[in-house]
Amino acid sequence: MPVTTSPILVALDYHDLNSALQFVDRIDPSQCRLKVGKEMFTLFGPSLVKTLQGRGFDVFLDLKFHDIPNTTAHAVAAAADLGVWMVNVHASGGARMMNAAREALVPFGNDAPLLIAVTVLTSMDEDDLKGLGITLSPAEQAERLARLTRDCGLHGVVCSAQEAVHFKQVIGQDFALVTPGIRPAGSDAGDQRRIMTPQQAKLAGVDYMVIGRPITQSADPAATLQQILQSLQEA
Ligand SMILES: O=C(O)c1cc(=O)[nH]c(=O)n1[C@@H]1O[C@H](COP(=O)(O)O)[C@@H](O)[C@H]1O
Repeated sequence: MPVTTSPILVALDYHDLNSALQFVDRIDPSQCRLKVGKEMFTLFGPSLVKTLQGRGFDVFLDLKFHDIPNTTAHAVAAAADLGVWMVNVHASGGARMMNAAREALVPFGNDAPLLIAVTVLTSMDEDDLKGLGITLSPAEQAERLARLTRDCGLHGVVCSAQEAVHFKQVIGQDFALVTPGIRPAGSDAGDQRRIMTPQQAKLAGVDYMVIGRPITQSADPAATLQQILQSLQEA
């Protein structure tokens, strides 16, 4: 059973284990879940996930699998064996890959993680897509991939918060939207381009907000989390 209903997923982007764990010790599993990505998983592996789970946190294993269907299915099953709460693949791996990933989770029943797909990375623009031979705009390509993801029976997608209102309308209210690029009012945008506040994201229909540096680099992460949760109550 999930330990929290908080919509906040804190991106645990550290290259140093002690710094990561010092941060984790300052926040509460009732306030957020933790996203472990490629850097930390490559450095510290499944034992990091187990450590975080041992401290009471739900973990989103953000490894964005993209491979042939058989390999992707086995990787997703391995994530489920680890007991993670959410795992993801790249929607551009195609329908057969996503169907294989979904089927790999069937044996886990109610203990299976949520399975979501990445559409178009928020770092990609029209020129990047053109370089791949894709003439659609990033928003059009993201919608195409989100529809494909829904048709494959996955739980939702990672997308830009700017796409949330439209996706909820055309793809379905129950289709989960996970969005990075969230910045509490007054915090530094850093390298994120198209940002939204947590309140705006909630009103747009976002289900899970990925927030990294505004929380991990806060002088008082628990207070920052509390302020964000409070702002969501008021939205
Ligand atoms: O999949 C992601 O998590 C992701 C996808 C995307 O399109 N854009 C994006 O910023 N992210 C991640 O979201 C997190 C955002 O962190 P902050 O910019 O520090 O809030 C980082 O871990 C990014 O790698």
